[in-house]
Amino acid sequence: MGCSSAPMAFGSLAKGNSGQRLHCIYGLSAVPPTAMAESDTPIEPLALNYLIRLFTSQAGCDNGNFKKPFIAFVLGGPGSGKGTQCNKIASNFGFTHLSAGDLLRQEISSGSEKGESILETIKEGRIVPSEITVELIRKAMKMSNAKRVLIDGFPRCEENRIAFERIMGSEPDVVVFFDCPVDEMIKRLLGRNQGRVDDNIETIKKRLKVFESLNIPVVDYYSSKGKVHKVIVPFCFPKWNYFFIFSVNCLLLLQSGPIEDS
Ligand SMILES: Nc1ncnc2c1ncn2[C@@H]1O[C@H](COP(=O)(O)OP(=O)(O)OP(=O)(O)O)[C@@H](O)[C@H]1O
Ligand SMILES: O=c1ccn([C@@H]2O[C@H](COP(=O)(O)O)[C@@H](O)[C@H]2O)c(=O)[nH]1
Repeated sequence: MGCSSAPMAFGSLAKGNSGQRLHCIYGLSAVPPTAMAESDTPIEPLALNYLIRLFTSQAGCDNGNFKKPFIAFVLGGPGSGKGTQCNKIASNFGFTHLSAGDLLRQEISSGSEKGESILETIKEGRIVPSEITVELIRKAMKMSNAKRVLIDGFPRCEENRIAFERIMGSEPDVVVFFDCPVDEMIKRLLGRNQGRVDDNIETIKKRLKVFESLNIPVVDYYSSKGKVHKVIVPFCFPKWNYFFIFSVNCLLLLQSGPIEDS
């Protein structure tokens, strides 16, 4: 099976560990790396964009009359690549990317009183109180007036989830979950080199514990509702990145409607 087998990218409905319904985005995962010939040509982003527009125009969407924004929660452990992939999706496919962590770091940089306690919480790898984070997300969504939003790194716990759904009055349309081995996450975080106060081994260990104990239950909750689309990382070959982006975008755009020409 070659790389240009687009239908494989749509994935299938599979059973998760605890019997939840999981959509496996990475349909090509069934193909062993050796089965991919070196001569296979990666699909370029522009071609993907074209294909995705074609698919969405045939997907029986609502012709752009959106009543509420399309919301995708993007979850995964620290360093699993959420931010990196969200940036690509946002810049290539017309999504607004809201990183909860970035919003909190902006609040710290603003020098506000709240910023001081947020900084202490982040240094400890703990979770900032829901009312602070949900309010930052609510404001950012309102300001962007976006029709499709990727909310990256939120909700971090069930309490976050419940607060968001109560305050915003809506659930996410989909949840994308980056499933990455712990060793790989640690390696990436230690190599990130962006001067983050939490990219040190002590805080990373705490963040991983919080991820396992508090973030995974959120993934399980949405899995039980059939909303989770799991992306398996890391890729074996750099060029497979195209298929991740392709898969995620097909999925999100199929469910969110065609991009409007502005
Ligand atoms: N597919 C990849 N292969 C190798 N390195 C990657 C890949 N994706 C991201 N990285 C690198 O790993 C580091 C962490 O990535 P990123 O910041 O996107 O993760 P994240 O899930 O958003 O992390 P956090 O939750 O801590 O903000 C970055 O230095 C990034 O460049
Ligand atoms: O919803 C959120 C998001 C983040 N935090 C805190 O920020 C850090 C860093 O977040 P990243 O998403 O990795 O950038 C995280 O460890 C938490 O301490 C949060 O509390 N709530």
